[in-house]
Amino acid sequence: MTLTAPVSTENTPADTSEGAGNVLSVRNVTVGFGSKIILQDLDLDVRRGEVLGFVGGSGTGKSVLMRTILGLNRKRSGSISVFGHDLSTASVNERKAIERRWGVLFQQGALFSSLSVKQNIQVPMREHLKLSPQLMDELATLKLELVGLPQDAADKLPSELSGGMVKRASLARALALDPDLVFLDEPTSGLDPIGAAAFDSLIANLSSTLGLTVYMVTHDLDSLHSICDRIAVLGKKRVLAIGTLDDMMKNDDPWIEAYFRGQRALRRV
Ligand SMILES: Nc1ncnc2c1ncn2[C@@H]1O[C@H](COP(=O)(O)OP(=O)(O)OP(=O)(O)O)[C@@H](O)[C@H]1O
Repeated sequence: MTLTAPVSTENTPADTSEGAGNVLSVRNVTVGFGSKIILQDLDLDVRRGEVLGFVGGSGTGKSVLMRTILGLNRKRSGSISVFGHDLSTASVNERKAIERRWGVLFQQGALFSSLSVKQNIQVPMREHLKLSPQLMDELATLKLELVGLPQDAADKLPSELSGGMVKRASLARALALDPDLVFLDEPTSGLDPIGAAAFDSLIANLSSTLGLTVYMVTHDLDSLHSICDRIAVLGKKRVLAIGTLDDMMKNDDPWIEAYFRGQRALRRV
């Protein structure tokens, strides 16, 4: 049984970041709203196949950065390349082809409340592919299986699901087009510790079996410890530090020290 949707490669730009090993590169990006600058000259590289955890104090701009990469916020300057293509110079068709290679799980899931789980999973398929209803149903069934949801969840509305099931359904939608890169905005927020741990292992499994690159905004120290290959810290309008958990434990920036070695962090041990 294949898990791969029959995606046409027509118009899909080739990955030109040969040898660089980065699926995402952000250079000198500045974003602001009115007179308020949120991000200034920010640089970031996300490596192919890694799980990158993105942390930072509340309001530092983690969601703004993710939304800017996705093209939902305007940047004032700088460049963003995904799969080796500068998004600001990509044609409409190239942009669509790039978008087809990423999936997004927004905070709170952002499922369409009037659509069933199955219909939600099929939204990206309808937008990007021309498939028969039967094939879309088969693919939705596979995605439900992939994220560990029972098949009877397919016809339920989001309001009929538990918090953990909403996260899984949102992940199934993010995986609808077999992406190479997924953006997860606080995927374990609102889950109990057992549900959060189960969701973490699901992400780790998907990342290793599907070769996914994962960009994950999180406040969850357990996720950072258990599944992230590297961690990026946002502060002072830029990426303050990026590296392994060990690197973070050695970093003497006051915020990083308090976050990784403060009282809350020590309670985990
Ligand atoms: N569309 C917008 N217009 C004006 N200001 C905005 C807009 N979007 C975000 N901001 C501001 O940008 C700043 C960063 O917000 P953002 O949501 O990215 O923070 P965050 O790091 O994700 O925080 P949290 O961890 O609490 O979710 C905040 O001061 C917020 O008010």
